[in-house]
Amino acid sequence: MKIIVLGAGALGAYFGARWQESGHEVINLVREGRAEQMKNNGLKLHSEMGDYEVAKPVIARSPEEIDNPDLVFLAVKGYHLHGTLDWLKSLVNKGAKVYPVLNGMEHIHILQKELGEEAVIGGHAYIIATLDEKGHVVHTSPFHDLVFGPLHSSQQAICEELALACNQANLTGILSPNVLEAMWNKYMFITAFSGITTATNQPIGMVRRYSQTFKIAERILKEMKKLANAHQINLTDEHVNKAFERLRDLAPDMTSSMHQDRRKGLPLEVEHLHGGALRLGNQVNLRMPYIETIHAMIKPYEKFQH
Ligand SMILES: NC(=O)C1=CN([C@@H]2O[C@H](COP(=O)(O)OP(=O)(O)OC[C@H]3O[C@@H](n4cnc5c(N)ncnc54)[C@H](OP(=O)(O)O)[C@@H]3O)[C@@H](O)[C@H]2O)C=CC1
Ligand SMILES: CC(C)(CO)C(=O)C(=O)O
Repeated sequence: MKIIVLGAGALGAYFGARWQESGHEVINLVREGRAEQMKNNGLKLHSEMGDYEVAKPVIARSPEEIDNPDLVFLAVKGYHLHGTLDWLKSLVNKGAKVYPVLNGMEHIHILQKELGEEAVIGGHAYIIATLDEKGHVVHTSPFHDLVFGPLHSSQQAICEELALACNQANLTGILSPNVLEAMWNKYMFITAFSGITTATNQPIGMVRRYSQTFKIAERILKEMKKLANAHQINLTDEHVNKAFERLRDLAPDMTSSMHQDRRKGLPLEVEHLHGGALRLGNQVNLRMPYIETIHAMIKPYEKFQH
Protein backbone atom coordinates (compact mmCIF):
# COMPACT_ATOMS: atom_id res chain seq x y z
CA MET A 1 0.00 0.00 0.00
CA LYS A 2 1.06 3.59 -0.44
CA ILE A 3 0.49 5.18 2.94
CA ILE A 4 0.89 8.87 3.70
CA VAL A 5 1.57 9.68 7.34
CA LEU A 6 0.15 13.09 8.17
CA GLY A 7 1.21 13.81 11.74
CA ALA A 8 4.54 11.96 11.88
CA GLY A 9 4.86 12.35 15.65
CA ALA A 10 4.89 9.52 18.18
CA LEU A 11 2.01 7.51 16.70
CA GLY A 12 2.38 8.44 13.05
CA ALA A 13 6.12 7.84 12.87
CA TYR A 14 5.79 4.57 14.84
CA PHE A 15 3.14 2.90 12.72
CA GLY A 16 4.54 4.38 9.48
CA ALA A 17 7.94 2.84 10.24
CA ARG A 18 6.32 -0.53 11.01
CA TRP A 19 4.57 -0.56 7.60
CA GLN A 20 7.77 0.54 5.90
CA GLU A 21 9.69 -2.23 7.71
CA SER A 22 7.33 -4.77 6.12
CA GLY A 23 7.79 -3.39 2.60
CA HIS A 24 4.96 -0.89 2.18
CA GLU A 25 5.58 2.53 0.67
CA VAL A 26 5.36 5.19 3.39
CA ILE A 27 5.69 8.95 2.93
CA ASN A 28 5.84 11.30 5.91
CA LEU A 29 4.05 14.50 4.96
CA VAL A 30 5.54 16.97 7.42
CA ARG A 31 6.02 20.62 8.28
CA GLU A 32 9.40 22.31 8.24
CA GLY A 33 10.62 21.59 11.79
CA ARG A 34 9.85 17.89 11.68
CA ALA A 35 11.29 17.63 8.15
CA GLU A 36 14.64 19.02 9.36
CA GLN A 37 14.63 16.75 12.40
CA MET A 38 13.95 13.64 10.29
CA LYS A 39 16.57 14.61 7.70
CA ASN A 40 19.21 15.24 10.35
CA ASN A 41 18.49 12.40 12.76
CA GLY A 42 16.72 9.76 10.65
CA LEU A 43 14.00 7.86 12.43
CA LYS A 44 14.53 5.23 15.11
CA LEU A 45 12.00 3.21 17.04
CA HIS A 46 13.07 2.30 20.56
CA SER A 47 10.37 -0.23 21.17
CA GLU A 48 9.33 -2.95 23.59
CA MET A 49 8.26 -4.88 20.50
CA GLY A 50 11.60 -4.60 18.71
CA ASP A 51 13.82 -1.68 17.76
CA TYR A 52 13.92 -0.52 14.15
CA GLU A 53 15.72 2.21 12.23
CA VAL A 54 14.58 3.99 9.07
CA ALA A 55 17.89 5.51 8.01
CA LYS A 56 16.38 7.78 5.37
CA PRO A 57 12.70 8.37 6.03
CA VAL A 58 10.80 9.42 2.91
CA ILE A 59 9.60 12.98 3.42
CA ALA A 60 7.19 15.22 1.50
CA ARG A 61 6.59 18.88 2.31
CA SER A 62 3.41 19.21 0.24
CA PRO A 63 0.74 16.88 -1.23
CA GLU A 64 1.80 18.12 -4.69
CA GLU A 65 4.87 15.87 -4.33
CA ILE A 66 2.66 12.78 -3.88
CA ASP A 67 1.01 10.65 -6.61
CA ASN A 68 -1.58 7.90 -6.24
CA PRO A 69 -1.89 7.75 -2.43
CA ASP A 70 -4.00 4.85 -1.10
CA LEU A 71 -4.36 5.92 2.51
CA VAL A 72 -3.65 8.87 4.76
CA PHE A 73 -2.79 7.80 8.32
CA LEU A 74 -3.86 10.91 10.23
CA ALA A 75 -2.17 11.18 13.65
CA VAL A 76 -2.14 14.85 14.66
CA LYS A 77 -3.38 16.14 18.00
CA GLY A 78 -7.00 17.29 18.09
CA TYR A 79 -6.00 20.97 18.32
CA HIS A 80 -4.06 20.66 15.01
CA LEU A 81 -6.89 19.06 13.03
CA HIS A 82 -8.06 22.22 11.26
CA GLY A 83 -4.52 22.92 10.05
CA THR A 84 -4.47 19.64 8.10
CA LEU A 85 -7.70 20.09 6.14
CA ASP A 86 -6.24 21.66 2.97
CA TRP A 87 -3.62 18.93 2.60
CA LEU A 88 -6.24 16.26 3.33
CA LYS A 89 -8.59 17.65 0.67
CA SER A 90 -5.80 17.57 -1.87
CA LEU A 91 -4.90 13.93 -1.02
CA VAL A 92 -8.56 12.85 -1.06
CA ASN A 93 -8.91 14.45 -4.51
CA LYS A 94 -6.01 12.22 -5.57
CA GLY A 95 -7.98 9.14 -4.45
CA ALA A 96 -6.84 8.58 -0.85
CA LYS A 97 -9.03 7.48 2.04
CA VAL A 98 -8.29 8.98 5.44
CA TYR A 99 -7.75 6.82 8.54
CA PRO A 100 -7.66 9.08 11.64
CA VAL A 101 -6.39 7.67 14.95
CA LEU A 102 -6.91 10.74 17.11
CA ASN A 103 -8.42 10.10 20.50
CA GLY A 104 -11.98 11.45 20.75
CA MET A 105 -14.94 11.62 18.34
CA GLU A 106 -15.47 15.22 17.23
CA HIS A 107 -12.81 14.99 14.50
CA ILE A 108 -14.85 12.33 12.69
CA HIS A 109 -17.79 14.70 12.20
CA ILE A 110 -15.46 17.52 11.09
CA LEU A 111 -13.58 15.28 8.64
CA GLN A 112 -16.77 13.79 7.19
CA LYS A 113 -18.21 17.29 6.67
CA GLU A 114 -15.02 18.63 5.06
CA LEU A 115 -13.93 15.58 3.04
CA GLY A 116 -17.19 13.71 2.41
CA GLU A 117 -18.46 10.59 4.20
CA GLU A 118 -16.88 8.20 1.71
CA ALA A 119 -13.38 9.49 2.48
CA VAL A 120 -13.23 8.87 6.24
CA ILE A 121 -12.55 5.44 7.71
CA GLY A 122 -13.20 4.83 11.41
CA GLY A 123 -10.67 3.73 13.99
CA HIS A 124 -8.32 4.39 16.87
CA ALA A 125 -5.00 3.20 18.34
CA TYR A 126 -3.86 1.53 21.56
CA ILE A 127 -0.21 2.25 22.25
CA ILE A 128 1.97 4.26 24.60
CA ALA A 129 4.54 6.20 22.63
CA THR A 130 6.31 9.52 22.73
CA LEU A 131 9.11 11.33 20.89
CA ASP A 132 12.53 11.89 22.46
CA GLU A 133 14.64 15.02 21.94
CA LYS A 134 15.98 13.63 18.62
CA GLY A 135 12.49 13.00 17.31
CA HIS A 136 12.89 9.24 17.69
CA VAL A 137 9.96 7.20 18.93
CA VAL A 138 10.03 5.71 22.41
CA HIS A 139 7.39 2.98 22.61
CA THR A 140 6.86 1.67 26.14
CA SER A 141 3.74 -0.51 26.01
CA PRO A 142 3.60 -4.24 25.31
CA PHE A 143 0.79 -3.46 22.86
CA HIS A 144 0.67 -1.55 19.57
CA ASP A 145 -2.82 -2.05 18.25
CA LEU A 146 -4.65 -0.39 15.39
CA VAL A 147 -8.43 -0.75 15.18
CA PHE A 148 -10.20 0.29 11.99
CA GLY A 149 -13.36 -0.37 9.99
CA PRO A 150 -15.71 1.09 7.42
CA LEU A 151 -17.95 4.03 8.29
CA HIS A 152 -19.33 3.89 4.72
CA SER A 153 -20.21 0.83 2.65
CA SER A 154 -17.68 1.83 -0.04
CA GLN A 155 -14.75 1.36 2.39
CA GLN A 156 -14.78 -2.42 2.92
CA ALA A 157 -12.12 -3.12 0.27
CA ILE A 158 -9.60 -0.54 1.54
CA CYS A 159 -10.15 -1.77 5.12
CA GLU A 160 -9.40 -5.35 4.00
CA GLU A 161 -6.28 -4.14 2.20
CA LEU A 162 -5.22 -2.32 5.37
CA ALA A 163 -5.85 -5.47 7.44
CA LEU A 164 -3.48 -7.35 5.13
CA ALA A 165 -0.84 -4.63 5.40
CA CYS A 166 -1.12 -4.75 9.21
CA ASN A 167 -0.83 -8.56 9.23
CA GLN A 168 2.43 -8.27 7.32
CA ALA A 169 3.83 -5.71 9.77
CA ASN A 170 5.08 -5.88 13.35
CA LEU A 171 1.89 -4.48 14.86
CA THR A 172 -1.62 -5.72 15.67
CA GLY A 173 -4.32 -4.69 13.21
CA ILE A 174 -7.99 -5.30 14.03
CA LEU A 175 -10.65 -4.88 11.36
CA SER A 176 -13.72 -4.12 13.48
CA PRO A 177 -17.22 -5.05 12.26
CA ASN A 178 -18.64 -2.22 14.41
CA VAL A 179 -15.96 0.42 14.41
CA LEU A 180 -18.23 3.22 15.63
CA GLU A 181 -18.95 1.30 18.83
CA ALA A 182 -15.23 0.49 19.20
CA MET A 183 -14.40 4.19 18.87
CA TRP A 184 -16.97 5.22 21.46
CA ASN A 185 -15.70 2.51 23.80
CA LYS A 186 -12.18 3.94 23.56
CA TYR A 187 -13.58 7.48 23.91
CA MET A 188 -15.35 6.44 27.12
CA PHE A 189 -12.14 4.91 28.49
CA ILE A 190 -9.80 7.73 27.54
CA THR A 191 -12.10 10.47 28.85
CA ALA A 192 -11.98 8.83 32.27
CA PHE A 193 -8.31 7.76 32.19
CA SER A 194 -6.85 10.97 30.83
CA GLY A 195 -9.28 13.06 32.88
CA ILE A 196 -8.46 11.57 36.28
CA THR A 197 -4.68 11.23 35.72
CA THR A 198 -4.33 14.74 34.28
CA ALA A 199 -6.56 16.49 36.83
CA THR A 200 -4.77 14.84 39.77
CA ASN A 201 -1.35 14.97 38.03
CA GLN A 202 -0.83 11.37 39.18
CA PRO A 203 -0.43 7.99 37.47
CA ILE A 204 -3.22 5.47 37.83
CA GLY A 205 -1.68 3.66 40.85
CA MET A 206 -1.89 6.78 43.00
CA VAL A 207 -5.45 7.48 41.80
CA ARG A 208 -6.48 3.95 42.83
CA ARG A 209 -5.03 4.40 46.30
CA TYR A 210 -7.82 6.86 47.18
CA SER A 211 -11.27 5.33 46.71
CA GLN A 212 -12.86 8.82 46.62
CA THR A 213 -10.61 9.73 43.68
CA PHE A 214 -10.91 6.45 41.79
CA LYS A 215 -14.72 6.61 42.10
CA ILE A 216 -14.71 9.74 39.95
CA ALA A 217 -13.18 7.77 37.08
CA GLU A 218 -16.07 5.31 37.30
CA ARG A 219 -18.61 8.17 37.32
CA ILE A 220 -17.01 9.56 34.15
CA LEU A 221 -17.27 6.16 32.45
CA LYS A 222 -20.96 6.02 33.36
CA GLU A 223 -21.60 9.52 32.01
CA MET A 224 -19.80 8.62 28.76
CA LYS A 225 -21.98 5.50 28.41
CA LYS A 226 -25.10 7.67 28.76
CA LEU A 227 -23.70 10.05 26.16
CA ALA A 228 -23.00 7.20 23.74
CA ASN A 229 -26.50 5.79 24.27
CA ALA A 230 -28.03 9.22 23.63
CA HIS A 231 -26.14 9.20 20.31
CA GLN A 232 -27.57 5.74 19.46
CA ILE A 233 -24.37 3.83 20.29
CA ASN A 234 -25.06 0.66 22.23
CA LEU A 235 -22.47 0.82 25.01
CA THR A 236 -23.69 -1.29 27.95
CA ASP A 237 -22.95 -1.66 31.67
CA GLU A 238 -20.64 -4.49 30.66
CA HIS A 239 -18.54 -2.05 28.59
CA VAL A 240 -18.37 0.24 31.63
CA ASN A 241 -17.37 -2.66 33.93
CA LYS A 242 -14.67 -3.83 31.53
CA ALA A 243 -13.25 -0.31 31.22
CA PHE A 244 -13.23 0.04 35.02
CA GLU A 245 -11.52 -3.36 35.34
CA ARG A 246 -8.90 -2.19 32.88
CA LEU A 247 -8.26 0.89 35.02
CA ARG A 248 -7.98 -1.43 38.04
CA ASP A 249 -5.51 -3.74 36.27
CA LEU A 250 -3.14 -1.20 34.73
CA ALA A 251 0.40 -1.14 36.10
CA PRO A 252 0.54 1.45 38.92
CA ASP A 253 3.00 3.72 37.11
CA MET A 254 0.94 3.80 33.92
CA THR A 255 -0.54 7.08 32.88
CA SER A 256 -2.31 8.72 29.93
CA SER A 257 -0.64 10.56 27.05
CA MET A 258 -2.52 13.69 28.19
CA HIS A 259 -1.00 13.47 31.66
CA GLN A 260 2.45 12.94 30.09
CA ASP A 261 1.83 16.09 28.04
CA ARG A 262 0.85 18.01 31.17
CA ARG A 263 4.09 16.92 32.85
CA LYS A 264 6.10 18.06 29.82
CA GLY A 265 4.29 21.41 29.73
CA LEU A 266 2.87 20.64 26.25
CA PRO A 267 -0.60 21.69 25.03
CA LEU A 268 -3.45 19.34 26.02
CA GLU A 269 -6.30 17.91 23.93
CA VAL A 270 -8.78 18.79 26.66
CA GLU A 271 -11.10 20.69 24.31
CA HIS A 272 -11.10 17.86 21.77
CA LEU A 273 -11.78 15.15 24.40
CA HIS A 274 -13.66 16.53 27.41
CA GLY A 275 -14.88 19.70 25.69
CA GLY A 276 -16.04 17.59 22.74
CA ALA A 277 -18.00 15.30 25.08
CA LEU A 278 -19.73 18.31 26.67
CA ARG A 279 -20.70 19.67 23.23
CA LEU A 280 -22.06 16.25 22.21
CA GLY A 281 -23.99 16.26 25.50
CA ASN A 282 -25.48 19.67 24.76
CA GLN A 283 -26.78 18.36 21.42
CA VAL A 284 -28.93 15.79 23.27
CA ASN A 285 -29.67 17.86 26.40
CA LEU A 286 -27.54 15.61 28.60
CA ARG A 287 -25.76 17.13 31.59
CA MET A 288 -22.58 15.38 32.70
CA PRO A 289 -21.46 17.05 35.97
CA TYR A 290 -18.38 14.86 36.52
CA ILE A 291 -17.04 15.49 33.02
CA GLU A 292 -17.92 19.18 33.35
CA THR A 293 -15.87 19.35 36.57
CA ILE A 294 -12.87 17.43 35.25
CA HIS A 295 -12.89 19.57 32.07
CA ALA A 296 -12.83 22.70 34.22
CA MET A 297 -9.97 21.36 36.35
CA ILE A 298 -7.76 20.49 33.36
CA LYS A 299 -8.60 23.60 31.33
CA PRO A 300 -5.96 25.86 32.98
CA TYR A 301 -3.22 23.49 31.74
CA GLU A 302 -4.47 23.41 28.13
CA LYS A 303 -1.84 25.84 26.78
CA PHE A 304 -3.48 26.12 23.38
CA GLN A 305 -5.22 29.24 22.09
CA HIS A 306 -8.41 28.34 20.20
N1 LIG B 1 1.06 9.03 22.08
C1 LIG B 1 0.28 8.04 22.45
O1 LIG B 1 0.71 7.13 23.17
C2 LIG B 1 -1.13 7.99 21.98
C3 LIG B 1 -1.72 9.03 21.30
N2 LIG B 1 -3.01 8.90 20.82
C4 LIG B 1 -3.63 9.98 20.05
O2 LIG B 1 -3.00 10.08 18.78
C5 LIG B 1 -2.98 11.44 18.33
C6 LIG B 1 -1.53 11.84 18.01
O3 LIG B 1 -0.79 11.80 19.21
P1 LIG B 1 0.80 11.77 19.27
O4 LIG B 1 1.35 10.93 18.20
O5 LIG B 1 1.15 11.47 20.67
O6 LIG B 1 1.13 13.32 18.96
P2 LIG B 1 2.52 14.01 18.60
O7 LIG B 1 2.42 15.40 19.11
O8 LIG B 1 3.66 13.15 19.01
O9 LIG B 1 2.52 14.05 17.02
C7 LIG B 1 1.68 14.87 16.26
C8 LIG B 1 2.44 15.28 15.03
O10 LIG B 1 1.55 16.00 14.17
C9 LIG B 1 2.32 16.93 13.47
N3 LIG B 1 1.47 17.95 12.86
C10 LIG B 1 0.61 18.81 13.46
N4 LIG B 1 -0.01 19.58 12.55
C11 LIG B 1 0.48 19.21 11.34
C12 LIG B 1 0.23 19.64 10.02
N5 LIG B 1 -0.64 20.63 9.74
N6 LIG B 1 0.90 19.05 9.02
C13 LIG B 1 1.81 18.07 9.27
N7 LIG B 1 2.08 17.59 10.50
C14 LIG B 1 1.41 18.16 11.54
C15 LIG B 1 3.26 17.48 14.52
O11 LIG B 1 4.39 18.00 13.86
P3 LIG B 1 5.02 19.44 14.11
O12 LIG B 1 6.38 19.12 14.67
O13 LIG B 1 5.04 20.03 12.75
O14 LIG B 1 4.12 20.18 15.09
C16 LIG B 1 3.61 16.21 15.31
O15 LIG B 1 4.77 15.61 14.81
C17 LIG B 1 -3.62 12.25 19.47
O16 LIG B 1 -4.98 12.47 19.20
C18 LIG B 1 -3.46 11.36 20.70
O17 LIG B 1 -4.46 11.55 21.67
C19 LIG B 1 -3.72 7.74 20.94
C20 LIG B 1 -3.17 6.67 21.59
C21 LIG B 1 -1.90 6.73 22.24
C1 LIG C 1 -4.88 4.81 26.98
C2 LIG C 1 -3.87 4.98 25.88
C3 LIG C 1 -2.49 4.88 26.44
C4 LIG C 1 -4.07 3.81 24.95
O1 LIG C 1 -3.57 4.01 23.68
C5 LIG C 1 -4.13 6.30 25.18
O2 LIG C 1 -4.81 6.33 24.19
C6 LIG C 1 -3.61 7.58 25.70
O3 LIG C 1 -3.12 7.65 26.83
O4 LIG C 1 -3.73 8.57 24.95
